[in-house]
Amino acid sequence: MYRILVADAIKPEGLTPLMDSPEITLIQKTVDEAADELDTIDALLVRSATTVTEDLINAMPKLSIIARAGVGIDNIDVEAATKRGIVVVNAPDGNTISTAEHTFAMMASLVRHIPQAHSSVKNKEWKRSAFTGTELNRKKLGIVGMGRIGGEIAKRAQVFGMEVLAFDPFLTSERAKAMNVELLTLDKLLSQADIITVHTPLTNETRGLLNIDNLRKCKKGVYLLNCARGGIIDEEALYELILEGHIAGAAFDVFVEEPPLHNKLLELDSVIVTPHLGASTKEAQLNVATQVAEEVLIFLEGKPVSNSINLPAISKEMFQKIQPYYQLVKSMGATAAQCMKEGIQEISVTYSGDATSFDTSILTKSLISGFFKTRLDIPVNEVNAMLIAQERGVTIGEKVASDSSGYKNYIAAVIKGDNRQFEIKGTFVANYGPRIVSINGFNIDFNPEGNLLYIQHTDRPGVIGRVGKILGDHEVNIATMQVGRKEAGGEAIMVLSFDKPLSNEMYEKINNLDDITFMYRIAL
Ligand SMILES: NC(=O)C1=CN([C@@H]2O[C@H](COP(=O)(O)OP(=O)(O)OC[C@H]3O[C@@H](n4cnc5c(N)ncnc54)[C@H](O)[C@@H]3O)[C@@H](O)[C@H]2O)C=CC1
Ligand SMILES: O=C(O)C(=O)COP(=O)(O)O
Repeated sequence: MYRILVADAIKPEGLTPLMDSPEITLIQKTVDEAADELDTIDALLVRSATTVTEDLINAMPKLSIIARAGVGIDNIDVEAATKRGIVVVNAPDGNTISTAEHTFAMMASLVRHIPQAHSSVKNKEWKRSAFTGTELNRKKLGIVGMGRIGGEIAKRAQVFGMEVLAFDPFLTSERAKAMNVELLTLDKLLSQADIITVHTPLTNETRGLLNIDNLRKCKKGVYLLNCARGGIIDEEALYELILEGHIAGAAFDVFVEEPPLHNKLLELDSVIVTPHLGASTKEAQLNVATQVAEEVLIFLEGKPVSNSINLPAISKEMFQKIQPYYQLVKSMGATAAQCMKEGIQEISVTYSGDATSFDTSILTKSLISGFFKTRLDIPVNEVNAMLIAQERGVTIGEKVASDSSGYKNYIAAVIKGDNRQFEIKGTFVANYGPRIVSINGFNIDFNPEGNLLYIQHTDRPGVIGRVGKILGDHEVNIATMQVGRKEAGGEAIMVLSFDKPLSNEMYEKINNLDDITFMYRIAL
């Protein structure tokens, strides 16, 4: 049974898949209202109103996923979530059109003074010349951040006869050409645009991107819009430059402080505002609620999500391809960890055959999480696996090899420890399942599942029999047994599986037999 806290106003129709699941209880309360039950929450759904701090995350020990029903994740401490192995997902394109349309409505309102004129008429005035506006036609629109929303605004602006200038360090010139926009440096855009609108996320790089120095580079009489995030345009600097007459006016949907109770911009007639309404349409709210509900459901079913902020994106089709290898690599990591009781320096994974036909980084993360999960007392999964390895000074390598040793797919992991190294190789056989096919150069073939005992011994007649006899005498049932050796009379290995974990007593008895080099219990 999972308990999901819906902390902000998320459209109920979109949450139907969660409401319909007998496995899920939805709790529609703010974080404050749910203070007594935070320790029972498995998933948290928010919009921009709830700030998901590290303290809040830590107050929810069972939390495994945070879903943002929208785009911006600046209200979520993603680093703290990642450390805890909590997946963060958003709904990246559900509100793109609504936000682009809102920005466009704000731009038209700004240059034609519609809100001011509206209030004036409602006050029984009729001041036509006071509200003389400016045409958008033939004006230069500067878009800072040419992503999904920026791109939709560009299309609409072009239909209005505007020339579009863009600044986006991640936009290629080919893409800019295809969008029919002129890609410029920020300085050039600022000096040429008649209207400037920002559509970047709020990050350390974009906070204060349009500060006093940059705003002074703008043409006199420029109009500015911020329908992205409070703080990208410095509010104090904008206030000053509007008073100076350098900036003609501004339209803001978002503010550093929301609601903007202490914001001087609100005192200015030439500043028009809305209360963070970019995504507030019936359509966008249904889209984002549906998207996050589906993602949370998929995640709780144990499948990889598509729109994770702290995991590589995987489509449903890709998941079908990757799924067979998922458990294989996790158990390879866990097997290696239980056979290496020493500090490790490096884990390198090599993929070959069919296992190279997709982005393997998620598999490497899965292998590493399988490794550390058995060693650490904290939740470890694909989200925090790399971070955990990095914090422990373990180097991670990933490569592709053309030789798949005759298997259709082949994954090999080498773990370098302080004193020795451990090598494990696996494959996935269709209609059969995951198989470990080699350990430390010994060919073997076993299903990495359940309670296993790995024994390395001298290849001598009677060893296998003596192990079997001890177990038989104590009525321990051997479920499966696989043997492997490199050469007759040399070193050999046995892998046995049991229905129940092997007791300490049994372990000691077998370990004390002659010819046993070493052995490990493995729980998968
Ligand atoms: N007012 C509202 O209700 C809404 C606001 N938003 C805000 O709009 C932002 C953008 O949304 P999308 O277009 O969907 O995101 P996106 O990720 O598609 O686009 C963001 C663009 O900004 C660019 N960028 C990043 N750093 C930059 C920098 N330093 N300088 C210039 N460009 C930079 C990226 O390359 C990318 O192309 C969101 O992060 C969110 O904060 C989104 C939806 C609704
Ligand atoms: O999606 C975004 O980034 C937004 O800013 C929308 O915020 P909201 O969900 O309306 O609180």
